[in-house]
Amino acid sequence: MVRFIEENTKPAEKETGNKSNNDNVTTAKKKVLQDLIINHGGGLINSWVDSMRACSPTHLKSLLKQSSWLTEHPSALDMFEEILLLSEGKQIVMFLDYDGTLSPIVDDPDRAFMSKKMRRTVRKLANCFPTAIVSGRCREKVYNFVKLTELYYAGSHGMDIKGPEQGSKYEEDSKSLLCQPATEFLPMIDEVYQKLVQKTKLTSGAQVENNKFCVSVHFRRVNENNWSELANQVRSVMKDYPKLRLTQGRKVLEVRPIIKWDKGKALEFLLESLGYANCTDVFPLYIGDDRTDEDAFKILRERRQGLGILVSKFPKETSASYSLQEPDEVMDFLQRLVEWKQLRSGA
Ligand SMILES: O=P(O)(O)OC[C@H]1O[C@H](O[C@H]2O[C@H](CO)[C@@H](O)[C@H](O)[C@H]2O)[C@H](O)[C@@H](O)[C@@H]1O
Repeated sequence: MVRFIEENTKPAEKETGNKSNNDNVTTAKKKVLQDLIINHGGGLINSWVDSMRACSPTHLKSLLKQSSWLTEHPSALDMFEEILLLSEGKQIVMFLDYDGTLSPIVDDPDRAFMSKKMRRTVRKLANCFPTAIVSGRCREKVYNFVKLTELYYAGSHGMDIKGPEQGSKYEEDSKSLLCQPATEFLPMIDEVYQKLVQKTKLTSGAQVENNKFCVSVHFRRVNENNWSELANQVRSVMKDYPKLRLTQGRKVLEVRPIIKWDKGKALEFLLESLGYANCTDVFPLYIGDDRTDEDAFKILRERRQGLGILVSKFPKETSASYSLQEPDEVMDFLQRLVEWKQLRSGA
C-alpha cells in the first residue's frame, strides 16, 4: 500500500494547555486518515481526493471560526513586543519557508519570484541574525529565487543543507555542504520523476517538478473533476516504491523517501551546526505557510524553544503559536525585527 502520511492530524493546543476548538476539522481529518490507512484501491483514491480537497483552505474556512482561531494564534505583528520579550537575552535564529512565505502563491511554480523589497529585507535580516531558508524545492532552485549567498539553505524539505558562502558566488561543490541524508534515493527519485511525467502527461494542468530528493506533483491547475484521475496515476507509480511516501502541501502531492527526515529535523540539524544544540539561550523563530512546516513548528513546541508563525489568511490546524496573513505581513515583521536589532546595537 502506498504510504500517505497526514502531517497534521493532532489538534493544535496552546502551551497553556487550552484545548483548541478545531475539533470539527480534526475529526474530519482523522476520518480521512483512517480511510487512507484502511482502504485500498478505489477507496484509497477517494480518500486521497478527499484529502486533496481538505487541504484547500476555503474548505476549512467554513469549519473554523476566524475570530476564535485568531485568539489562539494572534497576529505576530500585533504581538511583536511580546515576542521580543520572550526572546529577551537569547540569540534569535531565523528559519524561513519560501513559497507562500517569502513569495506569494502563484499558478506557475516556475514563476514564484520574491520581490526585490523582500530580498533586501531578508539580506538585512541575515546581517542581524543567522538565517536559513527551509523549502520543499530543491536547494539550487530556491537559491535561484532568493539569490543571497549569506544564508543557510535547506532544500528538498530539509534533505539537502548547505551553509553560507564567503564570497558572492554560490558554488555547488563548495565546502559548505552540510547534510544530505537521502543521497541513496537519488536514482530512485529520478526514476519516479520520469515515470510520473509520463503517467500524468494527459491530465491537463498537472505538473511534475523534480526537487532532487523529492518530487512534487502539482494539481493547482488541474480541474477538480480530474483530481481522482491524477491521484490514480500517482498511486499506480508509487505502488512499486515502498521506500517512498506521499505527503501533501498546497495543491501539491509530495513524493519523498521514507526516511525520518523533515523540516523539523533540518531545523534541529541547523541549530546544532550553529552551536546551539543544548543551549537554553537560543530563540529559533520559524515562519512557514504549509503542512510540511508543521514538522518544524512541532519540534519548537517539543523543545519549548522559540516559536512558530503560520502564514495563512484562513484558520488552519497548526502547531504554530502566532500567525501572519501573507508574505507582505512577513516582510513587515522581518523589517521590524531588523529595526529593533539595529536600534539595540546602535547601528
Ligand atoms: O517549502 P516551500 O518552500 O513552501 O515549498 C513547497 C512547495 O512550493 C512550491 O509549490 C507551491 O508554490 C507554487 C508557487 O506559488 C504553487 O504553484 C503550488 O501550488 C504550491 O504548492 C514548489 O513548486 C514545490 O515544489 C514545493 O514543494
